[in-house]
Amino acid sequence: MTAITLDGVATASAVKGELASRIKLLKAHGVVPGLGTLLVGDDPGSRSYVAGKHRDCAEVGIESIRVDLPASATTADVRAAIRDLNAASEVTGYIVQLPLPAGHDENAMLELLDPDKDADGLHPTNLGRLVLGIEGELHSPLPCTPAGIVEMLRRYDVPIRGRHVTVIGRGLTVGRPLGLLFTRKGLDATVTLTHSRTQDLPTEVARADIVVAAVGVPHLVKADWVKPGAAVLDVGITRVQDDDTGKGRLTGDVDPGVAEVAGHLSPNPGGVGPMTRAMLLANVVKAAEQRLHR
Ligand SMILES: Nc1nc(=O)c2c([nH]1)NC[C@@H]1CN(c3ccc(C(=O)N[C@@H](CCC(=O)O)C(=O)O)cc3)C=[N+]21
Repeated sequence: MTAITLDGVATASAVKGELASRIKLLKAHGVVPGLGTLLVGDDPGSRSYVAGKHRDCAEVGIESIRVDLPASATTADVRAAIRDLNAASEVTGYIVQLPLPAGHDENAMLELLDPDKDADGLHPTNLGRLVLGIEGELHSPLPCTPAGIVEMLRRYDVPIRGRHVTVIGRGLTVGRPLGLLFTRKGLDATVTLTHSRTQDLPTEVARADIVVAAVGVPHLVKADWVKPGAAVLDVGITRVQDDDTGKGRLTGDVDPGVAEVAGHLSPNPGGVGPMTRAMLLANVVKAAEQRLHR
């Protein structure tokens, strides 16, 4: 048996097509959505992610505003840039690209964002709303990777309600908020949130109908851990230096042999990454729509 591929490129492209028509409607009402990015330092990976976000914006008709600070930027410089983005009327939503270079307190910087402009859903107010499960008027942006994972499972009709999800990794952008999202009313999954101190990871994975691997340990999840037919989503990514090109190769958290056991497999690259980017655009569009209705 070979798993059905959860195709993140195709699914993200469908999401972007739907967003493009909502953006047209917004513009017809005089609202121009604009995504800002704040990048500090010159990490090549972060730089290429940020470039990708600006390309995505151009593709769907969102204005994009790029703020790059040098690696030498002080915390006062970062604070000032965040203050400017909060004030800029053409920026309807923005992200602070993580990780920030060593020496900056990420949580303290995230608290400075205007929660209404937080396109990543990582401001404490928005994470708090995720915990509270608030819908409707106080609808909050969801962290992009968790939102992308759920959106992809939905579009492939992978059942979630009552199913057992094992999440590997408890990081701020994926594992921790994903556990909160999957256990919300309406999604109703049962979640095991594992991490580096988990005693028996193979057993925790074996009970899962859905496995999300988001730790950044190459090929950690082995075929003989996975329940036959389970959906496996490979999220973690590591640049492995195994050749002479100097560029390295991107390796996910899931061993290739898993494709023979899983029912669905979200590959990496080509899976959750493109969905993460699509959900960022969705957050910007939603925030602009809310602005229109305020
Ligand atoms: N404030 C903040 N928000 C983030 O959402 C955020 C962040 N900081 N810092 C870094 C991580 C990482 N991340 C990715 C998004 C898309 C791909 C993606 O689209 N990857 C392509 C491959 C791209 C390539 O080849 O480099 C794929 O999976 O097919 C990857 C990684 C968002 N992050």
